[in-house]
Formats: sequence, C-alpha cells, structure tokens
Amino acid sequence: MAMHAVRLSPATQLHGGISSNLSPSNRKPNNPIVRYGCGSSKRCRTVTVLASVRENDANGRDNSVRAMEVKKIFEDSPLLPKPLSSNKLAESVSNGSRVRVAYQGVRGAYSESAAEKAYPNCEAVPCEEFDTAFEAVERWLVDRAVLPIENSLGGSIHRNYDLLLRHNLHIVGEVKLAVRHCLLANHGVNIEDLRRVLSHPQALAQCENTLTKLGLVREAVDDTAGAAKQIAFENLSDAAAVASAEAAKIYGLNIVAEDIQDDCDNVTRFLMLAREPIIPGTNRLFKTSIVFSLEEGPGVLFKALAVFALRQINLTKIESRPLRKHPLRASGGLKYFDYLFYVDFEASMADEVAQNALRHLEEFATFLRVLGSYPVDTTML
Ligand SMILES: O=C(O)C(=O)C[C@]1(C(=O)O)C=C[C@@H](O)C=C1
Repeated sequence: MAMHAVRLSPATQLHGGISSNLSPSNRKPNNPIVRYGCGSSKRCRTVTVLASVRENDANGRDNSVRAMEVKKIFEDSPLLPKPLSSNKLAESVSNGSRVRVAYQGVRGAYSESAAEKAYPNCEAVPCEEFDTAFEAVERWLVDRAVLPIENSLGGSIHRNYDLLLRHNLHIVGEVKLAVRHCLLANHGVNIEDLRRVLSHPQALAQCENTLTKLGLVREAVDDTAGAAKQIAFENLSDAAAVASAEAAKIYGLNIVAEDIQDDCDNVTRFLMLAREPIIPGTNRLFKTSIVFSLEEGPGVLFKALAVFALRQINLTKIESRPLRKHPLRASGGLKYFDYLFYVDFEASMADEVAQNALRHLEEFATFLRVLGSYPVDTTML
C-alpha cells in the first residue's frame, strides 16, 4: 500500500454544533481516523484527521516520514494550542468572554482538568513552564494560574512551594482531583514490547509498584500529556507514557493498562492563583496558607505550632523548604540550615481566632506571609 499523505480533513467538527461532513462511509479501512481534540469539553472543537499511518507502520514502511507528518498535524492544528513560553507571552490573546486559566503542560495534562474543575467553561491556556503561568497572571494575560502542590501518594511538589514565595500571587482556591493513570502506547505496541516509560516525575512516583513489576526504565519529562505527545510524535514502539485516558484520546494512543497508580485513592491537590486575594468568608469551610521562618533554638517550631493548637485550629499541612536566599546560618561556631515553613490551617482570615494566632506567631517569627485564605474543596472528602 502506498503512503497516503496525512492531511487535515476539511471536516472540522464543532461538538454539539456544526456537524462533520465526514460520513462513516467516507472512512476507507486504509484511512483510519485519528482524532485530535478533547472529548470532555462540549465547547471544544475536534479536528478529524485522515491518516494511513497505522497500516504503514504495520507494513514496516518509513516511520520517520510518518512521524514527521504526525508532527506537522500537531504543529499546524490551531486546536492544540502551543504552550506559551516566557518570551512568547504576548501571543496569548484573550477573546474576552471566558475566565482564562494558565497551567503548565500541554493539552490533556491533569492540570488542565484541575483548571476545568475549578472554573467550569474556562479557557485553559497551556504554558511551557510554571514560571510562564505565573508571569501570564502577573502581566494580566490570563486571570488565574493553576498549580499542583501535593499528591496523596507522591507527596509535595517542592518546586511549586518555592514558586509561591518567589511570585506575589495570592491563593484564591484549591481543587482536589482524583488522578487515574493509564499506560499509553502507540497502536500495535503490546505491553511486552515496552522497555521505557515516560512521564512527569510525580506520575512515575505514583505508579512506582506497577512500573517496577513491568521492569520499565523511567524517563522524566515535563508533564504527563507531554509524554503521551512524544510517544505519538516519535512513533515510539518501545516506550509508553503514564498519562490520562483523556491524553490517549487527544494524541491517538492506545490504553495498554488502566488504573496503574499504587493506590486507587490517588488525589492531587491544586492551588488557584490570582493577582488579588479573595475576601475571606465565614459562611463555609475556609483554609489559610502561610509561610514563615524562625530563629534557631530549642522548641521554636513547637512554639510556632502551639499558636494554632492553643486556639483549637486544625493544621492540614506542614512543609519545610530551604531558605534559598540565606540557606545557612552561623550560630555558636556552628552552621545551621535555614528553613521556611509552609503551613495550611483550617480557618478563615475573617475569623478572629485566626487573626489572633497569626499575631501571636508574628511575635517570634522572623518572617511571615499569608499566601491566601480560600474555600476548602470538600468534593473529595
Ligand atoms: O503532568 C501533568 O499532567 C500535571 O498536571 C502535573 C502533575 C503534578 O505535577 O503532580 C499533576 C497531577 C499528577 O499528580 C501528576 C502530574
């Protein structure tokens, strides 16, 4: 069979709107339809792409040509927006009608789902780096940024704690997302063919047991959907991606294993960030996130945490990070590591008891900043 040109079909579809002109009878068996688009959002358009690529692979024809053509489809498609990079931020133009939410990764990343859960109907804007997502908010190009901060299996996403401090955005909400990982490979690739697995380090950590059983060599990439895209782009036959079922749809991959995370209860918590804080309320359950540093000495952390215990305020999270601007402190001829403590507690800044606790903490903290006071996501409790 000759290599068919891979082309974008004019049959561009609008979900729930303009219908496709590609009837099932047009679909010749040697012209399988690969769909690139999102299936979850009703407003999202789906481009139908005619491609003969699978047959060509099976017949051992030139895979590099196939890979280049598939790559071109992705690059040309206006429906898979290129992630923003810091030097291309100005290219991000708003149509003005929907909340724009920046996330790190490419289409199909869990962060995109988190943005959609927090702001249904939002325009999710992919960014190459977390810094770009922050910058996009700071420069008024988008309204919000979404940031994964911790996972029930993999733990804290440390770098993102550091970013919270480096930038001056406010936490205005949180979202907890059930993360169900799949192993995605190109069609025709079996689980026994796999040698390598690509994904975000957090996702790899969350599937540690399964990946070890399968004896796969881990390769870290920027995000789960980016891994899926790479598998498809490069038409890899010895590698799979750990990513979502949604990413499989978008990048035309096959799900070779489902629910591969080490525990079925796998939840990632994301933070929503904005230029302005929200006005904290008392009408529902609120949480407040703070960061502080302390002098060195016996019992200082105990004293700091006691300001909450004394007032019956529940702590939900504590994380320590190096104080990077001043990582070492000399005292009594010794050098100590210097830390920042990030604490989340269950109270609103509108509660007097929370204000009193922070006033008390200020008495001995060398630095204190409130990162945000925001409603608790109770949908997963
Ligand atoms: O790579 C993605 O899809 C992301 O959205 C990032 C991320 C993370 O940083 O934790 C989000 C959710 C999952 O825990 C795995 C990866």
